[in-house]
Amino acid sequence: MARKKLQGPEPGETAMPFINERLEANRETLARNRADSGPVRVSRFRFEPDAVMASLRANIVGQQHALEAMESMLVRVKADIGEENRPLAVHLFLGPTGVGKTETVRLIAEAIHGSRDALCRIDMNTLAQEHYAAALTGAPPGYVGSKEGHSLFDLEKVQGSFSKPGIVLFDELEKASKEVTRTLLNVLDTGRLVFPSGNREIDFRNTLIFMTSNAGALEAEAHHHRYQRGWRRWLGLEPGPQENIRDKALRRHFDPEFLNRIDQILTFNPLTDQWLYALLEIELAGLNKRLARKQASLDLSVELRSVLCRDYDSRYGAREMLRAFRQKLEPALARALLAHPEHSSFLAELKGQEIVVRQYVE
Ligand SMILES: Nc1ncnc2c1ncn2[C@@H]1O[C@H](COP(=O)(O)OP(=O)(O)OP(=O)(O)O)[C@@H](O)[C@H]1O
Repeated sequence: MARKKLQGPEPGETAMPFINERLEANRETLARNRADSGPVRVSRFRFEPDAVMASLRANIVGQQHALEAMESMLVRVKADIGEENRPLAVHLFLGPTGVGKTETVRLIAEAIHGSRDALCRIDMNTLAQEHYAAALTGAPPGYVGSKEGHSLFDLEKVQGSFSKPGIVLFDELEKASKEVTRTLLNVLDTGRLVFPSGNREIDFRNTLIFMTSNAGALEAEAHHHRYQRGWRRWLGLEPGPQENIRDKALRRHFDPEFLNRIDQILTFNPLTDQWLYALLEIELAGLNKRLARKQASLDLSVELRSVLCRDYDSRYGAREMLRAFRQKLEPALARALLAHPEHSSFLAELKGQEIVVRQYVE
C-alpha cells in the first residue's frame, strides 16, 4: 500500500484541537441532557459494533476467539469508557503468515470508515535498522535527505475524527529495533508521540492500535507437528498448551513493560483445510455477486475445490489458495465469458493440471 506522508500541525499546535473542543462541547450537551431528563448516554462514536462484527463474521474464517475479542473491544470503544490518556485500544495479533491478521484490521477500517485503506500501516521491517528509527518520529535536524517534522504517520488516519476512531497498524512488530519499541512504549503509555524536537506531537488518544507479529509462529508450528506424530494424539488427547511457547517467544522479542501495556494479545490459528474450504466459498460467493451483474454464474467441480484447498502448503495460510483463485481460475473464466457471451451458467473443473471453464448444463 502506498504510504502517504503528511505533515502534522505547526509547532505549538496540538494534534487534535478540533477533537478536544468537540469532546468538551459534547460533555456539556450530555450534562444538559442529564439535568433535563435523567441519564442519557449518547456515544460520540458513529459506528455500530454489530455492523462491524457482521462484516468480520461474514469474511473471517477460523478465528472465533479473535473475533470475540474484537467485539468486546468495539463495544468498549463505542461506550467511550476507556482511560483518557491512552489509545482507545491496543491489540497485538500473533500467528503464522496469511491467517487473517491484517484482513481483520482492514475489515474493521472498511466497516467504520467505508474504506479498507482507512488505516495508517507502518511496516516495522523497513524500520529494522536503528538509524531508520528516526523515520517514525521525524528525523532530527540535519539528518541527510529528510525534513524535520515529517514522519511516516498519516495524521488523518491516525487521529480519525470526533465521531470515528483512527486506526494504526504496526506490521511485523518483532522486526522493530529497540529504539522504535521504546518510542512505541511511550505511545501506548501516554497516548502521545512527542517528536525529538519537542515542539510537535501526534495524539493517539482517539486511535485503535493494532500490531501484528509472527513471533512464536515457527515454534508453535513445530509444536503442532510434534503433536501430529506424538503420543498425545495417539492416545486421543488434545495438544498440550501453546501459551508457554508463545510467551517464551514474546519474552525473547519484547520487554515485559512493553507487553504489559498491550490490552490483549491474540493468537490467530493456522488455517486447516476445513477453513480454506469455507474461505473458498466466500470468494466464490463474491465472484458470483459480480457475475450476477452480467447475468452469469459459476460453480466449481468437487475435484477442483479439493485441489484448490488441499494441494497447498498450509504454512502459507490462505494466500496460495487465493492466488490460484485469482491467477488461474478467474482468467479461465474470463476467457469462457468472452468466448461465449450467450452462456449464463459456467462450471470450472480440472483437465490434467489445467483449470477449464465450460458451459454448465444441469
Ligand atoms: N482467517 C481468514 N479469513 C478470511 N480471509 C483470510 C483469512 N486468512 C487469510 N485470509 C485472506 O488471505 C490473505 C492474507 O491474509 P492477511 O493479509 O490477513 O495475512 P496475515 O495474517 O496478516 O499474514 P502476514 O503476517 O503475512 O501479514 C488476505 O487476502 C485475506 O483475505
